[in-house]
Amino acid sequence: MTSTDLGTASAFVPAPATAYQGDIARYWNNEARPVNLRLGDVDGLYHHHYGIGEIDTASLGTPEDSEYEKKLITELHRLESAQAEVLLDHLGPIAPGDTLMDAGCGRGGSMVMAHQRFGAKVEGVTLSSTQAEFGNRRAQELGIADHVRSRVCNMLDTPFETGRMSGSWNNESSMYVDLHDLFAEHSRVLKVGGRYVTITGCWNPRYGQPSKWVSQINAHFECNIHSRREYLRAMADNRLVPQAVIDLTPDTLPYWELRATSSLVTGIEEAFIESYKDGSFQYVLIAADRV
Ligand SMILES: C[S@@+](CC[C@H](N)C(=O)[O-])C[C@H]1O[C@@H](n2cnc3c(N)ncnc32)[C@H](O)[C@@H]1O
Ligand SMILES: CC(C)=CCC/C(C)=C/COP(=O)(O)OP(=O)(O)O
Ligand SMILES: [Mg+2]
Repeated sequence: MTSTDLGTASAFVPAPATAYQGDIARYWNNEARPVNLRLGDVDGLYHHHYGIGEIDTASLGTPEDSEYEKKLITELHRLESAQAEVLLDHLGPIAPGDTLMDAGCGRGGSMVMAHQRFGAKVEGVTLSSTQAEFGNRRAQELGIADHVRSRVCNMLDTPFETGRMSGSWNNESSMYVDLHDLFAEHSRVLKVGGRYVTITGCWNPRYGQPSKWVSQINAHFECNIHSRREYLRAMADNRLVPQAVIDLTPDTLPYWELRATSSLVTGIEEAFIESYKDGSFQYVLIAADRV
């Protein structure tokens, strides 16, 4: 056993499959941005994705209000949870006896929501041991650890039995992997008739090539954003047939414009706003049937 195999007291941590995955594991092990932790503290659902929906201006009040910043954080968090609800809406009917897979599960917010909605078992994989421990601790605190489990694992090579999953998803985690490899693995673990859903940012083939804003987002997160065309092609090659393709770009802009006014800005807001506005980048949901 090498030192990288030792992991933590609670879980075996496999060595990263590639040097890139090692970098991504380190990135998320070290991540502790207030924009994520303070939003998660609102109700204990910790997300690493963005928000959708109209701003509830009545609940925000005015910037002069001493409670305004707290209300703004609550509102941004509400929009991020609304995003996860829309993803779960597209999984179709899921029964309590079913199992779901969250590929790139982060701190586990979407997994908790999925279990609370369907009663199903949810298996999450992340490259980060810090995130997996965080997600498992939250599941323990909520008394749902028998149904919601995170593990350190490469989403391209999971330990789950072929055909076990009734549904699976990537919530803003597919820009870290090759899409053909990713959809081959979803296709393997999903049962025939199961549903796959992704919400992702993708570059728009109508624009031509990735814009400078898209390149800036890639550099900021050390990721590799794919085009909308690549998603559809890789799904078609892996027995995943789109059932819905929804452009969420107009629905996510209010979140970004509100976030840009908050004290929790990270510096990436301009790139998202400008690329959504110039049409070079899109926020999309794709739901697909495993056939
Ligand atoms: C932006 S976060 C999204 C987290 C979560 N889906 C959410 O909505 O809160 C990206 C996640 O993808 C995970 N990830 C990236 N590449 C991965 C891989 N090859 N295998 C497993 N997880 C991966 C990271 O560890 C991180 O948890
Ligand atoms: C839509 C795209 C291209 C997403 C890239 C993946 C990513 C880092 C998502 C948000 O994570 P986060 O919640 O940790 O980011 P932030 O700190 O900016 O809120
Ligand atoms: Mg965030």
